[in-house]
Amino acid sequence: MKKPLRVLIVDDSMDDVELMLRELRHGGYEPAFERVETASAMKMMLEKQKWDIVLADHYMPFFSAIGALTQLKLSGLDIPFIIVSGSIGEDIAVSSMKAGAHDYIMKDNLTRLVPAIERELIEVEERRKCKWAEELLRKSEASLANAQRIAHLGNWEWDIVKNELHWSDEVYRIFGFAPQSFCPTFEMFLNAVHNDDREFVEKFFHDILHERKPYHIDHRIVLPDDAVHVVYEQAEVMFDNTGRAIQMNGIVQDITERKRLEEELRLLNESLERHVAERTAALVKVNEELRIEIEERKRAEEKIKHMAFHDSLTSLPNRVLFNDRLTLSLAHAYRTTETLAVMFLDLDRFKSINDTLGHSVGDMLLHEIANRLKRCIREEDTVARFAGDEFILLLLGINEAEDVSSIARKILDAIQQPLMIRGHELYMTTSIGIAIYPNDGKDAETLLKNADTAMYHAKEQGRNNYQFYTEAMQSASFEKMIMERNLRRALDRGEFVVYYQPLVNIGTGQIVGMEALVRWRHPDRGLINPEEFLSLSENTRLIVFIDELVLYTVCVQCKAWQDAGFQPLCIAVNLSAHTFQQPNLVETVMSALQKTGLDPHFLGLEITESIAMQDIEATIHKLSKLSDLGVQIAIDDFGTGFSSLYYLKKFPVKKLKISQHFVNGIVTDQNDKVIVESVIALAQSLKFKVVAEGVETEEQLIFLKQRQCDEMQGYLFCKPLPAEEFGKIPMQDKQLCGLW
Ligand SMILES: Nc1nc2c(ncn2[C@@H]2O[C@H](COP(=O)(O)O[C@H]3[C@@H](O)[C@H](n4cnc5c(=O)[nH]c(N)nc54)O[C@@H]3COP(=O)(O)O)[C@@H](O)[C@H]2O)c(=O)[nH]1
Repeated sequence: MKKPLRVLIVDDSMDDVELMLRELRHGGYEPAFERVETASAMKMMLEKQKWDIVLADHYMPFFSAIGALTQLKLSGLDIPFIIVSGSIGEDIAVSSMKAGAHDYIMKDNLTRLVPAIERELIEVEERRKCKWAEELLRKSEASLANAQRIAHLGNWEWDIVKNELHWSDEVYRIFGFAPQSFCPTFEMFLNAVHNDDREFVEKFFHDILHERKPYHIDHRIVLPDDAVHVVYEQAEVMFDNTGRAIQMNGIVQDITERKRLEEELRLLNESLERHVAERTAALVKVNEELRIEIEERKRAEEKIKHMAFHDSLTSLPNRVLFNDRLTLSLAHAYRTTETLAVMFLDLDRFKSINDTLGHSVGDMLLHEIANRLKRCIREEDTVARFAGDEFILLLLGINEAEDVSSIARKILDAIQQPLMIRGHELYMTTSIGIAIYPNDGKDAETLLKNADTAMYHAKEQGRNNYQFYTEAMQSASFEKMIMERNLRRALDRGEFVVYYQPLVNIGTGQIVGMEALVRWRHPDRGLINPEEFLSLSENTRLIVFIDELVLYTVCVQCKAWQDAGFQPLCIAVNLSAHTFQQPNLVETVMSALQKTGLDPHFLGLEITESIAMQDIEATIHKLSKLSDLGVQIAIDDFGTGFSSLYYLKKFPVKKLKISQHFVNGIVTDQNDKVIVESVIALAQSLKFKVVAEGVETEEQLIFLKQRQCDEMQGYLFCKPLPAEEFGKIPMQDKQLCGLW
């Protein structure tokens, strides 16, 4: 089987070509050939197809072997080129070989042709393989360099024996130099290491060389432009048979950016952790604050709840809680037909302890008494502090009166035991009143009232004893005594309060003054009007204390309103007969004015016509003194008494107040109408201001307006109000809507 061979023959003689072909066939080849004899034809043939060999004559009329060789070089192809010539000198042959011809064969000795071709074919193949390998290597090096460039990673080799160091291009770049711009040395490398890192870098190199430790390290380098970068280095050492280090290979990677990002990340993490820690701490704090707040609120709520139902001094249940328990117990007793007892207990002469030893000793004493009382009763019973030195007890499941007596005796005995308070040895006694359900009352109010009555009786019996309530205690005189005691108690406890009712100018509708009216704010019964307690307080002369209390309260309030910027108004205080007759009345009034700093012109005093007419000379004398102070005097309930007009003129009076009994009937009762008209006319002629009391209807108002009555007072305009409510109404709003 012949070997195919593509032959480009550069020759002008076809005969010579035939000879060569014959030789080739003879040598085992099947040649496919083209013959050219010009440069352009050769160029075209080289471009047209691939050739295994070029055989060229040395000299032709239009071409030559040197020209063909040049043409082949220009094509860039590596094809064996053999000169086959009839006549070629030694020198030409040498110069042709130098120019690139691979061999030369004499035409007259073609036997060398086939061996030369075979040899050249082998060599060209070798050359091609070599070139291909070189190309591969070049590509691989290029891609490695590219990879190193991308990764900022270079490699180096250090021949320790020769102290020759080789850096890859990227190492140069990492150290801030142009690739391969100088031959690096280990010393140069160390020089580039940051001063502060050099010692440990050297130590690492020492360790890896002498202790065979694996070497990888981060350190800083300083670039020619003084920029500081961080590099990661990893290396390994090769040792010879004797254990001597001969070569070190390593990589160096610029990790500046990574380090920067790591640092940034670390700082971010740190800040995040700090933030989280702060937030957590803040949350913990808020939670803690919230927990404390909730606990405090709970405690406060419990305290408020406790305070609402307990006495702050003794921590015993107060009267509200007692009433509640009593009401529930009564309901239960009603269903079960059980008996229960209410004990009312008042310490004897406690006031004198307070007055002589002071309130703090009094308080400690009450505290101790409360403890003693608690020890005298059973778990299911209740002891409460009623007020001041009064205690109430609820005793359940009573079988017979003797049960209660025995507890009462126990209490009397317990209270009698001496007490040591602040170095004072005190001996106390108590008076106890007892009311039994259902005999002495079926509801809480009655039972309490009757136990109180019985207690009063115990006091009457000489104190330090107990009394059961009896029907006999219901007598009128006893009731009166109780009421009197209650009034005194109310005074002591400050249960009297002052309400204010405006006086209005009938012409303008403007408030021009006020009248002070006392009310009893009873702890159980609520607000009580004077009708219920006035006559008794007059009979017992307690009215004097009440009037003085009202007088002082009015001075304080009037001044406070003025200080708060309200329009200054005169406030009138009612004086009872007893109060008016007090020899020191003028001094009392002066003292109230002085103590409160109220201008006397803003204080009014009202006495009834009948009081004024009792001892006319004394009245004139006293009223003059009061009037001289600047106080405004008015005659109250005018028309109900028998005034002597002669004396009336002599009174230093500014106002007559027409009793509401007449005002009430002015549009319905002819007599009332005439009386009111007469009083108005009388006041006008005496140059007194005249005030109509108890005006409730518009008809009454119109009537009074037509008669030119100066002022009015009554529910039509405003009911008496407590100071806090009266103060809330702005003055301009106090003009009665629609009436003026
Ligand atoms: N010594 C003292 N006496 C006082 C004192 N406070 C009041 N009193 C006298 O008690 C009597 C009853 O007074 P009160 O229940 O306060 O009634 C007064 C007004 O509330 C009531 N009034 C006012 N307007 C009307 C109305 O339109 N209709 C209506 N039915 N009643 C009305 O009138 C009473 C006014 O009393 P007065 O002007 O004093 O006459 C009474 O006699 C009071 O004086 C006090 O502190 N000390």
